Amino acid sequence: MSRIAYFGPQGTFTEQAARRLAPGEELIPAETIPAALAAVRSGAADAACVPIENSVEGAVTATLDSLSEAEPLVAVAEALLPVHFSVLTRPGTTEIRTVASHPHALAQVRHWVEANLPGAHPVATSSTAAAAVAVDAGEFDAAVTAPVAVEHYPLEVLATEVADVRDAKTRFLLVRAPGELPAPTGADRTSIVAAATNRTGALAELLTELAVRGINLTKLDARPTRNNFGEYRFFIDFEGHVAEPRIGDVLAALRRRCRNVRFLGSHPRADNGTTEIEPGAANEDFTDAIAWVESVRKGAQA
Ligand SMILES: O=C(O)C(=O)Cc1ccccc1
Repeated sequence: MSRIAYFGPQGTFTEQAARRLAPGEELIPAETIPAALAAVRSGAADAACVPIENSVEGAVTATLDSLSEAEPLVAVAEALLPVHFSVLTRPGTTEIRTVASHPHALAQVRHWVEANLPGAHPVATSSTAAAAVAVDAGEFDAAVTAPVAVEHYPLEVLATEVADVRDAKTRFLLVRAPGELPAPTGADRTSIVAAATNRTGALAELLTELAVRGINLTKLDARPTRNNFGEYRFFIDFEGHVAEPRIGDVLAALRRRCRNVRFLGSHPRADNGTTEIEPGAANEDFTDAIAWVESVRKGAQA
């Protein structure tokens, strides 16, 4: 059985994602996202499940930063989970002055709280389930949690299906130490992080390498390197798998342009996305073109 570290404690959205991505495996809660990833780097866990992006709030920056630092890790699978919240209180609570949760959850229920719990102060906790723990301990009055949290903590449900934005989703990754990659499926996603130098056109050059090969970008995030003000790392997701000639070709080009590029994985997409291939950008076009150059080098003109 594999040991899967996840961003806990018990009852987080990430635990639900870990159950989906690694059914039947041993799940080990970690206090923070960096701690879940550190467990893989140290060998204490075989893989980690962490949130990477939310359709309302955007990037989960703790995950981006931890993936770009320390020992490299690669994403081997992803899950897309619908996100709506329950609001939990201690039995007998009559007045709600504080509402605790993960910042991403608080941001997604702000209007609901203003309308239904006027005057209540939002308080950030490390995760949604950590908010439930704190409410149980009497630190805050209400917790905004995943629906499953009520099964783990002795709290009462004040409201369910709470969300300012309908159909919000969060994408989660299953991350391992570099090793065997998942096989290409035809609907895959590849992720990299590149520290572009601070000069005119540096990011445009990287994106142009993708564009000229007809490779569709699925996400772009920037995070400061924290070393020099104004220097950024760019997290770029695009369609395709490193095993494909066209993706191998673009990775080689990105590496030529930028020595500081880290491969963060190729894995099947969970969003039913299809890969549109532009004329001249199919894998066969790349292999045919290389074969043609070879024939030219050998003196033939095929
Ligand atoms: O705190 C949790 O439950 C998490 O797994 C992170 C999170 C927070 C808010 C929305 C989706 C995931």
